[in-house]
Parts: sequence; C-alpha cells; structure tokens
Amino acid sequence: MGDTWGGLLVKQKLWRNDVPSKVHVFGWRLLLERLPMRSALHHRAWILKHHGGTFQFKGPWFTNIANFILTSDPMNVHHITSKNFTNYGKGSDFHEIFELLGLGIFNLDSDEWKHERTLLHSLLKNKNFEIFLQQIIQNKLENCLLPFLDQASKGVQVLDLQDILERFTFDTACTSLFGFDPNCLPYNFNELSEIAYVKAISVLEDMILFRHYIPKCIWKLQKWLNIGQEKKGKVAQETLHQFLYKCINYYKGNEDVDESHSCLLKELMKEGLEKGEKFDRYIRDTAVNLLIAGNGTISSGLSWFFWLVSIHPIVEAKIIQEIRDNCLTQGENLITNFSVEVLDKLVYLHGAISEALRLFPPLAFQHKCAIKSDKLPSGDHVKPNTKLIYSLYAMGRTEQIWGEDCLEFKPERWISDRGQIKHVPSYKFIAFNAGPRSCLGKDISFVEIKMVAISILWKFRIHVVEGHSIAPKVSIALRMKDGLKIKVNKRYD
Ligand code: HEM
Repeated sequence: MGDTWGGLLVKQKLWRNDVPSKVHVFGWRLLLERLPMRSALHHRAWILKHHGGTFQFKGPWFTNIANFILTSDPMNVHHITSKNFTNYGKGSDFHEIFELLGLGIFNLDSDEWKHERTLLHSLLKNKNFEIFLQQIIQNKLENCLLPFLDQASKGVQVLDLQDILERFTFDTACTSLFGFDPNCLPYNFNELSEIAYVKAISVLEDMILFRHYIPKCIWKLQKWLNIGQEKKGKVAQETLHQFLYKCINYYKGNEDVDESHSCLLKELMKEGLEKGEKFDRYIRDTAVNLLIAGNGTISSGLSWFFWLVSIHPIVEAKIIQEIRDNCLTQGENLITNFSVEVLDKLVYLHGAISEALRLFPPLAFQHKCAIKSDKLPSGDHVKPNTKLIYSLYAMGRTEQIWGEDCLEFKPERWISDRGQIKHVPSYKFIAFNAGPRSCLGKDISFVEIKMVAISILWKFRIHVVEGHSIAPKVSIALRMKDGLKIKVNKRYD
C-alpha cells in the first residue's frame, strides 16, 4: 500500500522537481497552472517533502492565493497553533470563503470564539450527552445499519459503503443535535434514494473548494451574476437551510412532550435567547457547524479505516481477536456491551483507527492568517496578513515524524511496550488539529468509530469489489472519489 501511494504521488508529476522554494508566478499563466492543481490539493505531501517541509508561494496580487506559506513542519505547526496562537486567526478570506458557517464556531475569532468554545465544550464533553449519543448510535446500529448489511449479505449486491456510512453518521448527528432522525439510511436495502439535503452538503463543499483555487474577483462575479458553481451552491444552501429549519421546528414542537431529550439544541436555544434578534441565525449556523463537524469527518474516517482493514488481513484478524477477548457477553456470540471501559480496552483497534486518521485525515488542510509579522521556527519570515496553510495530509506522511515506514498502515506503531496507547503530541498527530482550537469532538468520534467498527467487523467480512479504484476526492472532507464499492458476507453463520 505504501508503494502504491508513494508511487501515485510521484507518478502524477503535478509539480516539477525543479520548482524553487519561492515561486513567483504572474498573470493568467497562474490560472492555467492552478486548474490541474485542483486534483493535486491532497498531494501536497510530495511538494512539501521536496522543499524541507515549508514552501513559500507568491502569486499575483489580484488572486486569493497571492503570498501564502505551505508547511508540514511540526515545529512550525506547534508555533502557529499553540506557542504564538494569538497571532494566527482565521482571517477575512476564510470568513468570506466559508460564509456558510455564519455565526458558528469555525468562523469565529477572538472573544466571540472563546465564548462559543466554552459553551460547546460544556455541551460536547457532558457525561449525559455522551450517554445519549452512545444510545443513539447503538440503536441505529442494531435497528438499521446491521439489518441493512445483513440483507445485503444475502444477495450479490454491490454497496457503496462510503455512502451508507455518510447516511448513518448524518442520521446520528441529526438525532443528537435535534432529537430528530431523518432516516437517510433506510431500513430496507431496496429503498436507497438520493437525499437532497445530504447531497447539498457535498455541493457546498465543492463550492467552498472552488473558492480556494479561483481568484476572488471571479467567484465573487459568479456569485453576483448567480451562475456556475456559485449558483449551485446557493441552491444547495437554501435546501440545507430549509432542512435545518424543519429540524428546529420539529424540536420546538416536541420540546414539552419529551423531557428526557439531551439533544444539543435544547442548550443552544438558551444561548440563542441571549443573541436577541440574531436568535434564528445563531441556531441555524451553529447547527450547520456541528453537522459539518460531526458528519463528513466521522464517515470519512470510517470509510478509509474499513478500506485499509479490508486490504490488511493480518490487522483484521488481530482486531477480531481483540473483540473476542473483550467484548463478548459470556457464553454468547453477541456484543451487547459498549461501555466506555470496554471500548478503552481495545488498544489495537484504537491504533488501527489512529493509523487510518493519520494517513487519511478527514480534514486534510487548515488555514491561518498572520496578524503581526513573525518568524517561524523553520526560519521563514511571515508578514502581516500572510496566509499559512498546514497540510494535515502531508504531516501524516512525513518521515521526520513517523519514520521511514510512514506510508505503511501499522497499528503497532501506536502501542507501547507495556501494551498501552502511545501518546503522540497533537502537533504531530494533527488529524484533530492542535492547541486551543483543537477538535472538541475527538473523544466522541473515537467512541462512534469504535462502535461502528466493532459491530460491522464482528458480523461481516468486507470485500472491496475487484478493479474498483480507490483515490481521494479533492474536497473539504477527504472522501473517496468513486466511493467504496464493496460486497459483504457474514463472518459467522
Ligand atoms: C474523525 C472525526 C473528526 C475529525 C478528524 C475532526 C477534526 C477537526 C479539526 C481538524 C478541527 C479544526 C478545524 C478548524 O479550526 O478549522 C476540528 C474542530 C472542531 N471539531 Fe472536530 N473533528 C472530528 C469530529 C468532530 C465531531 C464529531 C464534533 C462534534 C460534533 C466535532 C466538533 C468540532 C468543533 C466544535 C471544532 C471547532 C473547535 C474550535 O474552533 O475551537 N468534531 N475538528
């Protein structure tokens, strides 16, 4: 697998070997050169490897990509995300490109961000919420995903596991957020149909990506004229907002009926009241942020995990043995106990999931914008307003951090001699970001991924359809371009 990926990066030759470490590109030539780059966004690993981990790019002033620094150097990332955190905000370009995120946490800086972070921290790390979420996942697994796969295993149908997982995580995210399950994953295998608001998210991600590599003046003009990618994005945004208002109204209608709801919206409503006339926008935008944070990321992580496990039978066998040793109810061939204590014992599985997230971080790159001038540990100078992009994808494949075997899928690298999970600082294992803006959903993500992984792997063998090519799709979340086409059969009859 290492060879395939390493080979792919080099074979694509998207950048010449002789690109100098500071590149000046002028005029429209840049546009022509940028377009093929669209397919190369996630292959920055290669360029960074050949430029000592940090690369300064200078483009023409009229584009949105003039003057940026691309880095995968862990010391630079530690500096940007933690040591000199206050000097690096999201910046005005980020706010414009990601305007969809509105008043939500991803789009905030300074005191507004601090306030929102404190609120979401208290909600997402709350014990009651964790228990509520685990019940939702278990219920959805037992009553929907496993019966669905069971049905599929009886026929010869080819499934797109990535699509199935996206529907599953969308349903669980909505239920934990609004107390409302939109049932995007149907109970019946024959009822799979395209769902407009799930599709809307991927159209919006495409539009956001488009805004990254097209000069600002062009996408702004498209937006003004309501044409092209911007028009598609506008329609998708309306579809998503309509769906969210439906969910919010559902919650309002059932608020008094079910007192036991621990869904996040209940607490957000209280916060929203303090926002006065911005109440509706705040609730809607926070819902968008949490849906985007918790849906595409987990389904992407799971898809790459299942693919990697399916092509590494020894790893699969070790995971199955670990499940057998720790999760089975005595005397039965059944998994009924998903307590956090049991999940914590699954060290090898934890290592395998961390490996998948290292090699395929669901959010593949991060932006920052410098407020004042600064000097990075690599010696590179940063001027005010310079954009910095650190590539999570490249960092997961850096020899300097992971050693010569960095392209191999090796859960063992996460396990200490004493059989425990090795701690790797977050500025090296960067999939969940590092410093004060690190992910608030890391723990619940591991719980959800483990529950789904155990349930599926224990019951089913996954076979990737022969000849199906697996490649990353350039998107905001790192998906598989052509999905994950599989057949399943039961492990034990
Ligand atoms: C495998 C799953 C996940 C991965 C890899 C992941 C990764 C990340 C990354 C890279 C960031 C930094 C984004 C930025 O600053 O632009 C982030 C932030 C965040 N994540 Fe996650 N995430 C995952 C799941 C979740 C889940 C399930 C939630 C909860 C619903 C969540 C909530 C958040 C929040 C609220 C932030 C914003 C933190 C801040 O700006 O202070 N994440 N996540």
